[in-house]
Amino acid sequence: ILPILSYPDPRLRTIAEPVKTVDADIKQLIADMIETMYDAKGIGLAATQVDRHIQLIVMDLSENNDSPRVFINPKVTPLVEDKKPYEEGCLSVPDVYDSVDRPVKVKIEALDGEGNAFEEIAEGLLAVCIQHEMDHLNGVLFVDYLSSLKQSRARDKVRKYLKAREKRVES
Ligand SMILES: O=C(O)C[C@@H](Cc1ccccc1)[C@H](O)SCc1ccccc1
Ligand SMILES: [Zn+2]
Repeated sequence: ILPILSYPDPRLRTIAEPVKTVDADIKQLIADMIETMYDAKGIGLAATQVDRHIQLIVMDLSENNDSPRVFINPKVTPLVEDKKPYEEGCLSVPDVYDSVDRPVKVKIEALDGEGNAFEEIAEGLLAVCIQHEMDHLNGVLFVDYLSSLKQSRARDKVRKYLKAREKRVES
C-alpha cells in the first residue's frame, strides 16, 4: 500500500513525465497502485497521487473490483463540445465532493500494462474518471474548478479529516 498525497501538498502540482519503457519497476508500481486504489476504495488513481511523477493511471470501474485497467502515457481528446456535471470526489481531497462539468465523450490513446498501444472512445463514468486522472498528471485537482470560497472550505475539511484520522490511528 502506497501513501496517497493530500491536498494542498505542492507535490500534487508536479507535471508527470512520459514513461520510456514498461519495465519491471513500472509493472511493480502498477501492482502497488492497484492495491492502493482498492484499499482506498477509489475507482481511479494517478501516479502523481503516490508521489511518482510519471504518466501512469490505474482504474477499475467494475462492480466486483476485479478488472483493473492501466493507461500509460495517455492522451485524452474531447470529441464533443457538450459538457455534463458530475459529483466528483478525490482520494487526495478526502471528504470533499462537488460538481464538475466535463466533456461527455472523449478519445483515449494510451499504452496498456504490457506497453501495447490502444485507442478507446469513452463516455459516462469512464470519460469523467479518465479526465479527472489526466488532470492529476498535469498537476490539476478537481477543486481547482470550484469557487475560491469552496476551495478554502475544502482545505479546512481536509485538514480536519487528516487530524481526525491521525487521532484514530493513535487510539
Ligand atoms: O483520482 C482519484 O482521486 C480517484 C477518484 C476517481 C474519480 C473522481 C471523480 C469521478 C470519478 C472517479 C475517486 O476518488 S474514486 C472514489 C469515487 C468512487 C465512485 C464515484 C466517484 C468517486
Ligand atoms: Zn483525484
